Amino acid sequence: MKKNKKLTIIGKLSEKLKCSLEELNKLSEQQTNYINYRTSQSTFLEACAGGGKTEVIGLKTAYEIKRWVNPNGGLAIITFTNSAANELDNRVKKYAGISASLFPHFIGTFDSWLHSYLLQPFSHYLTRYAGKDGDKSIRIILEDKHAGFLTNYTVNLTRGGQSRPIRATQYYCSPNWDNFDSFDEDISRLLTSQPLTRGEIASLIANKKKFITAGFATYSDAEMVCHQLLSAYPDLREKISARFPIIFIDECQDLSHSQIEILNILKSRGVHLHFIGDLHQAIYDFRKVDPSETRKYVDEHQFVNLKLTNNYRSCQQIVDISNTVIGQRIRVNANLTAISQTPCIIWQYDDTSFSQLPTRFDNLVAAHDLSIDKCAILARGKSTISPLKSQSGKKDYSKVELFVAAIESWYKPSRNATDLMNALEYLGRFFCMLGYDGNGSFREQYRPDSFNNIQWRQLLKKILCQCVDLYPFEENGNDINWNSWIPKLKTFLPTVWHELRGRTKEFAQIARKIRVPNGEGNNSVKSALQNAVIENRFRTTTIHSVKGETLDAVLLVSHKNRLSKGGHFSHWLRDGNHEEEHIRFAYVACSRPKHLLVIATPVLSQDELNRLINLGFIYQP
Ligand SMILES: Nc1ncnc2c1ncn2[C@@H]1O[C@H](COP(=O)(O)OP(=O)(O)OP(=O)(O)O)[C@@H](O)[C@H]1O
Repeated sequence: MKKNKKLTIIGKLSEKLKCSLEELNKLSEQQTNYINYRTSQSTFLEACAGGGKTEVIGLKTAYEIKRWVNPNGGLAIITFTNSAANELDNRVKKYAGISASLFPHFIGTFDSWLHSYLLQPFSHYLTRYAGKDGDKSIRIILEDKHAGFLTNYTVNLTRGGQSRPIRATQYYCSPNWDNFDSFDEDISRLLTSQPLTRGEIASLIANKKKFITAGFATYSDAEMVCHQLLSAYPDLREKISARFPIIFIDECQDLSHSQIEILNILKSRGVHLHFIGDLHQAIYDFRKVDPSETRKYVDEHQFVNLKLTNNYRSCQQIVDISNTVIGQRIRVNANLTAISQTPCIIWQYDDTSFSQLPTRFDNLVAAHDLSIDKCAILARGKSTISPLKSQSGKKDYSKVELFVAAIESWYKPSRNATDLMNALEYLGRFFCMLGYDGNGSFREQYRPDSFNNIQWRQLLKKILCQCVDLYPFEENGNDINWNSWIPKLKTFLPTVWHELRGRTKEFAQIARKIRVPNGEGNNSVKSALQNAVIENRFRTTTIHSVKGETLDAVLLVSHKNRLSKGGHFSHWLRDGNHEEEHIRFAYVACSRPKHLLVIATPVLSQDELNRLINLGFIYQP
């Protein structure tokens, strides 16, 4: 795109939108092109992770809303979660000054759109549901619901001589009643491992119809009913198509087969579909979502394929590793400057060191001055996360508190062997964070590479002995407060800093970090030793729950057992096979952080370790 063309487009956008020229100028040519692209043709905006989809779809829909002239029909902007819909609507409000839910437009989840415009107003014509007190709305029942009334809607399937009751909520049917499956793996096997008899098919259909006619439906049933409505009533098809002539689908990789079929009926009546997404981030296999169906659909229907191929979230090393995970050969350019020389790190853990992972991560995060609120510990499943969440007991200190804790442990009159070890560990951690960007062996008092084990301990002891004037934390017989003690520490540290061989930071570069803890100025230094925070302070959660987010640092923890379903690091890195969902999970996790990506694995063989190192990770013992 010529520079003049981009300027013309952003000039046009800034007239319509509440967005300065300066802000719009940051958009890439690909982003500008998409925002300006005509809506009268179905398109697929295929974006890489961190490509700025959310930003772009916010601007695009705000722009279309501002120039919308049709009073009877509007845009449908569809997402898959309420939080994504709210986020998008906030952007539309920011840029267009009005909500995207203002008539004639719609913004919300696929389900809420379908239920509001098709299922609730029209389904009773098809299902003949009589309603209650004049209310003919359908009640959605979750698939895994076990309420007693569901025994009235049960069908028995006999396999291997055993009869198995299946509730109407536990299976779903295709709109033509010729295909049956379930989200429950066991029931899915029952339904699909051998052909159903005619009698079984008839029972499954009758049971499902009885359930729906009584005014109930699962989310899948709701989609089936809507599909049947659109197929059975041409007027309704025309009406919905005229009501929403343009439909945007954010995160289109999450579309299920039946949702694509519904959209296709509308497309055949002239609706223009605008898919936006990243097929590598499809992680809804448990809902039988297969991103290759979306790919096939857009290809077969000749959508205009537009792309966002620059990553605005992460530094280049993180982008490269994320792309290697999915076997992406075309280089994706990062637009963020790395803040660390080693943004991609491997740690190994054993049964003892597993529980120390959050503390280790805490040190790394603190050493890079990142905010804990924007960092997360991630795993595929809850069984890996739970033990990390529930640890307690060990105290965690801020940087200057570490120094205080070190000299307290060293000088206290009743010092025992544990105090000695703690003193070395606290001081080692302090210097590792401030002098070595957090790169040190946490098993050896955070020893940096430039020292051997003995040399490092000797240096720490020597410095502790030199701190004699900083202890006890008293002045003229009274407890000293932080305001008075920090200047003493600031005078002391430069006298020993030169001893930190191979340091990555000079004292002048970190001096501002030697400061009074927030709001503690008038409190006694001794009080820090009682008020320390209990770890783990990180948000510790599943990969699923951070989809769509931008984080500063991520610690991705592998399950220790290879047999775990998709949770072991070996499932995330499979040569030549990049289609598995496990790989997409790894991709989502690896592509969240801006600055630091750490993978913690159980102890690796040399081959495994080399493989990770070849991918671009740096191993930190
Ligand atoms: N042109 C741009 N210049 C600078 N920053 C940008 C630009 N476009 C997007 N960003 C920023 O990049 C980050 C990632 O953007 P966004 O979250 O929209 O990506 P995404 O495509 O939705 O990513 P994902 O699919 O991986 O969740 C955000 O912090 C966003 O503000």
